[in-house]
Amino acid sequence: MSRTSAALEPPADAVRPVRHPDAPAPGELLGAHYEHCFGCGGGQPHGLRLEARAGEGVTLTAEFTVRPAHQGAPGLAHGGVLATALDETLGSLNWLLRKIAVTGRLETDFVRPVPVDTVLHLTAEVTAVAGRKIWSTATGRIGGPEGPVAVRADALFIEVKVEHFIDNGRPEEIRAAMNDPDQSRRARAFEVNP
Ligand SMILES: CCCCCCCCCCCC(=O)SCCNC(=O)CCNC(=O)[C@H](O)C(C)(C)COP(=O)(O)OP(=O)(O)OC[C@H]1O[C@@H](n2cnc3c(N)ncnc32)[C@H](O)[C@@H]1OP(=O)(O)O
Repeated sequence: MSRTSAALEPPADAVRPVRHPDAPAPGELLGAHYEHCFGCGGGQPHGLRLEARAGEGVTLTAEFTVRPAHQGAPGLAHGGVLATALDETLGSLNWLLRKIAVTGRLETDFVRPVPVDTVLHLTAEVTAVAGRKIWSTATGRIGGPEGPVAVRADALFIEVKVEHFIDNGRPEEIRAAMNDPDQSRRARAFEVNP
């Protein structure tokens, strides 16, 4: 299996991540951060609908069931879809830090093919933080949570202010998200930065 590139090695002055005191309790489902998110939202017919659950510390577990719409080769998950599952899982970790962050870099190893109807069992953790930078790693297994590794990824997320979305997103979606009646989703999108 390949190793992380030097681009994803945290510097010597990086620190261990600290779980936010208001982070969801271990075992709690995180829920979608945005109804129309392709990774976790319920409003995307072909989306991944990935379900993430808080773990201990700054870790989580997630599950994604590969559906026919997610194929690349016949009967197998598309690699880009698997990368999306890893990206979404890693992105969800930032909620345990109560930080808004976007993926700067994502390095993925595809270790085994993942057939349609397979449940991908993901685990992820934040490994280091330095300023706005958050390093994290994720592994996806098939055949059960202890099954063989099918995919893995390392990532660097960069913390952003809510203006990142307000300034760059389309106004109609931003307005709709700000008016989302789901208080928890609204909080995750717009109220976590001081
Ligand atoms: C509402 C919903 C809420 C919740 C939102 C949750 C969404 C979850 C979805 C899953 C996650 C995603 O897919 S997020 C979507 C995919 N990602 C994106 O769209 C990001 C697009 N990129 C950007 O907008 C920008 O490049 C940023 C924000 C990442 C960085 O721009 P910036 O803010 O100007 O910061 P910048 O000064 O360039 O960089 C800060 C530091 O990070 C380093 N850095 C920056 N990019 C990289 C990189 N690719 N690889 C290595 N290092 C990097 C720089 O060298 C610098 O280090 P130093 O000099 O300080 O040492």
